[in-house]
Amino acid sequence: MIPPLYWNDEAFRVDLLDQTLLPVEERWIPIETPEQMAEAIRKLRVRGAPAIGIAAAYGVVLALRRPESGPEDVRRAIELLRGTRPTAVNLFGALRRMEAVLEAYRHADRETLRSRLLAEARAIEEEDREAGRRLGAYGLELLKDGMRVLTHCHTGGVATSGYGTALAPFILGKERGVRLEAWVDETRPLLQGSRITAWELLKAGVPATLITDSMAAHVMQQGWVDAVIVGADRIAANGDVANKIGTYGLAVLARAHGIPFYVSAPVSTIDFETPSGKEIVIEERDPREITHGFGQQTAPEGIRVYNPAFDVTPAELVTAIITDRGILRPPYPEALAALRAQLETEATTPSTT
Ligand SMILES: CSC[C@@H](O)[C@@H](O)C(=O)COP(=O)(O)O
Repeated sequence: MIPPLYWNDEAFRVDLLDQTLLPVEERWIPIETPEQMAEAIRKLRVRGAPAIGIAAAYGVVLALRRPESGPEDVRRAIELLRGTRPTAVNLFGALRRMEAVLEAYRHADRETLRSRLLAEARAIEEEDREAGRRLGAYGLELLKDGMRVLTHCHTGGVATSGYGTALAPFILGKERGVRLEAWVDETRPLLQGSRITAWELLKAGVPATLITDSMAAHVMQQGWVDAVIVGADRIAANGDVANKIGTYGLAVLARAHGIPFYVSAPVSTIDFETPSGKEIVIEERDPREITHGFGQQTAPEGIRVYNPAFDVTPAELVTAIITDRGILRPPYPEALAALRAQLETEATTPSTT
């Protein structure tokens, strides 16, 4: 699996895969400042909920790249990165962890603060890598050999730190000899599906067929889809799911055709503090992503454009939520409350290892 970035210790910088150039070019760009990382997140050079959190964490570390920098530069970097994109909760969880390190070591010497921040960023990345492996394993409890599975957007290695979320069962299944076939939604307007999912599954040798978003209903109607699996940018405490625009429509179509609709996400994408999808902020993006998305103008000047990057799928349309801590089934408020209690207990129990 290709990750979205590498930490370059010698150069004290991030080498970032510019995902806006995929699939035509795999270009790694040097990121040396929080400002450059913030721009990369805003422009979707790095994207995908877990990858955004990991990238932001390393962006905070870069605040201490200059010899004259100090805690205030770290504080400014956290605030800058917090304002990049509003929907993916991983960004805010990662920044809270970096903020906690800053508070704990604000009065330590600069090198100690820098090394502790770097260690936390690395921990966030490694925890996500392990979560991806688990998501793959739990996903394969639901997605069986020979199934044809439709997926939306891109939820693989470069959107996370390794295995991915909704793509994890495809990737792990390939390693274990479980043959899953993918229907790949192109995912307008930025085409994460046709540009990145198709690229990643081809490289992994996973059988995949690209379709336009408007074809999803047809392939379901033909009986060619056995399951739908998608990722998430934020899961609310009642089980409502914010994910790439078009996900809600797939959930409605799946229900209408009696097809299971699965969400695959690490616990870092669950927002226990947000009661429901109604409270999730949906990012609205530049209209030119729609009117000039294929390198040419495809709509008349002056037309009004609405470009939400995400939508919210009500919990009642979700068959199961696959997490790295197990598979959650309805009723989700109770299942998520039990998971939260488990996580809080673990967090307060001293480690014996
Ligand atoms: C990587 S897992 C889930 C989501 O982040 C993914 O489905 C998605 O919506 C990505 O949106 P993007 O705007 O490309 O960051």
